Amino acid sequence: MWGGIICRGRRALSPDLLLCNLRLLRHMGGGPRTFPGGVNKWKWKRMHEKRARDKHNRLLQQEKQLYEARIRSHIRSTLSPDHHSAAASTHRPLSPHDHVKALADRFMKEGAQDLWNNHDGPLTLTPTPTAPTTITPSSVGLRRLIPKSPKRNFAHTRDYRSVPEVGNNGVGANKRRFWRNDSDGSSSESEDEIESGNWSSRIGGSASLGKYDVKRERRAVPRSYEEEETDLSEQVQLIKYELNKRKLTHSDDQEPQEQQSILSQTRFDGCGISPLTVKALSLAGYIHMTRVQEASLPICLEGMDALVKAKTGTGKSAAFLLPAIETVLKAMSSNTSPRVPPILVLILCPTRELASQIAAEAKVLLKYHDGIGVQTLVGGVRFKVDQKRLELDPCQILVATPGRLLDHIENKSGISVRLMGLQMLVLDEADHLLDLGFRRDVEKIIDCLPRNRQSLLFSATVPKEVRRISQLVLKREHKYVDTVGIGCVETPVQIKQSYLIAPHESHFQLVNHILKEHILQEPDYKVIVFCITGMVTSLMYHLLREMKMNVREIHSRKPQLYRTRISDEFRESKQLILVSSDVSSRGMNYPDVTLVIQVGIPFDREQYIHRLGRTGREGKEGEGILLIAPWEEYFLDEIKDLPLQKFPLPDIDPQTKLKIEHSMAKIDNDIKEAAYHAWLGYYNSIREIGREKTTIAELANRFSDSIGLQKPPALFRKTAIKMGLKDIPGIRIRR
Ligand SMILES: Nc1ncnc2c1ncn2[C@@H]1O[C@H](COP(=O)(O)OP(=O)(O)OP(=O)(O)O)[C@@H](O)[C@H]1O
Repeated sequence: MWGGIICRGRRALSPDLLLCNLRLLRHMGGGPRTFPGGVNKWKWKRMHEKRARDKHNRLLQQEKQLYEARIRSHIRSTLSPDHHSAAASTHRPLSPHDHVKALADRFMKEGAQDLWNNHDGPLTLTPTPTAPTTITPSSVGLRRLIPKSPKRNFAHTRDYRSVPEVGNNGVGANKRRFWRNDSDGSSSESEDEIESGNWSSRIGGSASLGKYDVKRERRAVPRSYEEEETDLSEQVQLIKYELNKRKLTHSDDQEPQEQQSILSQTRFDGCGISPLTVKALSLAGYIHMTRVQEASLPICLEGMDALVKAKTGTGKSAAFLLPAIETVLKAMSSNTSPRVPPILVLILCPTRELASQIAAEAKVLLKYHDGIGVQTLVGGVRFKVDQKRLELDPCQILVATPGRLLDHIENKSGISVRLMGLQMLVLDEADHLLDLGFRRDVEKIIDCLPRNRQSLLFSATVPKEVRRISQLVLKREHKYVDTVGIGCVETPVQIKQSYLIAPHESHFQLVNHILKEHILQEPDYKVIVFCITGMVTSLMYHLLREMKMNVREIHSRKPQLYRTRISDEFRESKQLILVSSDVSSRGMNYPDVTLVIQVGIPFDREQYIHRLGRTGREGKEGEGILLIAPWEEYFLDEIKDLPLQKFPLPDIDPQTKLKIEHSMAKIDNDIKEAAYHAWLGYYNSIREIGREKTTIAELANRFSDSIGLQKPPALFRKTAIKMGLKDIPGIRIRR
């Protein structure tokens, strides 16, 4: 395989020649100037852009076809004789209300989950005779809710008649993804841009967010198309409402079973993985599979592509690490001895901390497998150090953040050659990686990988748009494993969720109050307070520290060594509060977090679910509180299917208020000004409120006042123009 040809773009180059080039360039100093095949940087870039454009056009075309098919089947279903006998007798379409009811009825039937995935799922469904391989455990939740009805074999009779494409995330869940908070790679860079006043790439700009973004392009679609879709969306919303109503009436049946355990009855020792891995699993205390592992392992071990959705904290990491290890073992046992040691498994994830966590878990599972190496490639580490490590130590499994991996690929550090032997690609937090902030990097990376590979996508949330985009990574005949269940609550049932509505001015006081109360009730408290941006995180941290709380901060503005230290400390500790931006919102497995507080609206529904999921892991109890301002109340609509209760507004005594004011006064003005800028940037980027520039300015000024700034800090003129805030009353411009 390695004697063959390395091919990227249109040109081909032998590995020897490539290595020779690399050595020569390194010798010349200043790093490589050309890309594989001898093309220069710009040609290379144009080539990739063209590819991305083509891919994007194909996707649009596919989406259009799917939509048309959906409309056709939707119309057919309303006229279908067996759909509703009353309507059938007259052949007239049902009234909208009856139609919604009828559709909801169908979705409550056994096996009906296939209808929900219809166009989202693989276009050709491979008939699978045995139950375990066709597992779509969505039925677990759904089937529990419904009366027994005769079985139908949906694996063979996929029904395309009625296809309102409803995902658990609901329609419109992604409306506001124009700006992402604080993740690694491109996302964290973007946060830095916002906070330093460089807005262009985020807000409406196409530079870094990708002009290939489907959501933005969709606006160019003819009006009628959009109008029809809106109609359909309304119906979908109605169906969801109807389903939720029914689900609530059955929730008593559902909860006890879900609460029992995340574990299944299936043991690891009987699933065909290496006995040495089973030994390591036992040592780590893993005997039985979790439900997501039980559902996805057979599919992944078979070598199929899969998109796997399972609630937070249910063991998704092991679910992809185990097949990854098997892939490596299989490849290593074959007799080929390539000249360049290939990277066999690539795991992409959005943050540095998550990459380290996954690598650490992989090392635990590889305890008894000598010679298999796991390495990470993440930002914040010197490039040369990465290179040396990759050259010297074995690396069959690479865990990377997209930005840093792309740096290596584009700088021809030799990694492209090693990636040509890749057999498995995993996207953890797949929806985030395929979202605006990361998608272009991920696409570029995928362009450099061999097509003949297995791809696995994992996440606790899979919005509809991402479901479609995922087909860029997955083969057409992939499997969709959904252990959450259609119409089931997407958050762990054992987490008590509530929200509190109060003006921004009182948020700092309320956080202090909630923390004090929680510490009293929970001696072994472990709390994460999520703030909207890195700089607001920093302000919150300084305030709580002034209030003598045991608190730490983590966000992208901190050096990597510091981030790693804090992350490790929080993992090991109790009686500690971590104030965090979104670097901790996805995937981080801090055991026994007792409370998650989210201050300000999360960027979207998915972000809410992932942040909340830092508590209540492995089926344990947990609590989540969302603290929002009155004007942010509209966000509750996006999560209305989740079991949130209103938290009564507590009385805060005047003495505490005074104490907080004193503490705030002690904080450096630079921190406050940076927080003001970040606050303004965040809310200005949110579509719903971002359009109301005058309101935004007014609210920002109130925020500025509440943190003790004499007057709102001025913006650079250029920044104000980019943000559309130049002539807005209340916005000060720097002279
Ligand atoms: N089979 C198992 N038996 C016991 N514990 C397990 C098993 N599999 C995973 N766990 C534990 O469950 C916890 C959560 O696992 P993991 O971090 O993989 O969850 P996740 O589903 O990836 O969550 P998130 O959606 O937040 O990324 C970890 O502490 C892990 O050690």
